[in-house]
Amino acid sequence: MAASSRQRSTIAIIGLGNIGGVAAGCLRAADRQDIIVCVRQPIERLYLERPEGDVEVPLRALTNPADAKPVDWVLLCTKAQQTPSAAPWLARLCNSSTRVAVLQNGISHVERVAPLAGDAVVVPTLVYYNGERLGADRVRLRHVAEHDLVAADDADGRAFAQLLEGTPLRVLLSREFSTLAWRKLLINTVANPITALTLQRQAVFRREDVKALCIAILEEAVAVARADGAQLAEDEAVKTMSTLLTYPPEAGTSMYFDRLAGRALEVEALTGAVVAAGRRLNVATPLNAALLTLLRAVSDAASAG
Ligand SMILES: NC(=O)C1=CN([C@@H]2O[C@H](COP(=O)(O)OP(=O)(O)OC[C@H]3O[C@@H](n4cnc5c(N)ncnc54)[C@H](OP(=O)(O)O)[C@@H]3O)[C@@H](O)[C@H]2O)C=CC1
Ligand SMILES: CC(C)(CO)C(=O)C(=O)O
Repeated sequence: MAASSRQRSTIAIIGLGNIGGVAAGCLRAADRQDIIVCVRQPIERLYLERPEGDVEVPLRALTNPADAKPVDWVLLCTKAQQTPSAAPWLARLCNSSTRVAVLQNGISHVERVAPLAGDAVVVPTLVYYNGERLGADRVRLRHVAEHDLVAADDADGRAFAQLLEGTPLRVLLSREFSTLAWRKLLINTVANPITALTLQRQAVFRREDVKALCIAILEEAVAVARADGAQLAEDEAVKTMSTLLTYPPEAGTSMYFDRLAGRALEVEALTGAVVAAGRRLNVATPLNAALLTLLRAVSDAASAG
């Protein structure tokens, strides 16, 4: 084996959906590390549509955790509620030198993943790019913000940013990670439930009545976030709505795609997290609780069907 190929670090991507598909395509196209994808259906090639130019990349896929060996990095790209099902992968891929970057929405990345990652270090990240799996072997990247991912400005977060150098995915490093995690959750508190429940893409946020409802939902979530220590602006709800309105109207959301496909929804890590934190911190969240009931009903019916 050539010296240069021995020095390449190894990355395993668990879950090749909207987010994992884009990450795998971007990293594989940059070709700076050895990449494997941990999937449930075999796949040999992936087409990535992206503003920087479309690429087609070969993939090395594993479908059986027993075939996996420890790697330098794991990118965990499942939905939050699917995390326990990734445990057999994590058990094989992690040792004390492994870092597990969690590319999931929500605010409790470390609590969710650390119990399954053994001695590995869990690196929480916030995902801002919009991914859309267009077919079994095709995925599309949309940049919707100045940065595509956020990591904490510490040694592990900086190592994560280095991993993505040479790809079109831009990583913001922040010393205010927990505030930014709440800011991202605020967007998901409206974007995901409203698109999933109305079965409409983000164009739905251009309606005045929907905007007004979203502001009211956000006011509750902002109060919870502040009680949890997030440093937010006086007019954070309005600002969040303005940010959401800069996203392309034709973009969907991860929950919208799940509803469309009749899959279980990522309810508990998003609206569920707001309602649970509100209960813990004594902040009333009646609108979010109403959304939670509806989302659970939709999700449970999908799981049962
Ligand atoms: N989509 C987006 O634009 C954004 C999504 N996010 C967040 O990113 C995270 C990932 O979302 P997204 O990519 O949309 O989700 P997807 O549902 O598109 O992808 C999840 C993938 O994980 C796979 N998977 C689940 N369990 C396992 C397992 N045990 N072993 C192997 N593969 C598994 C699924 O496989 P299978 O196909 O076989 O079910 C699926 O392909 C979520 O937390 C979401 O909220 C954040 C920002 C934007
Ligand atoms: C911000 C948004 C809506 C971008 O796709 C997202 O996080 C999601 O789809 O889950």
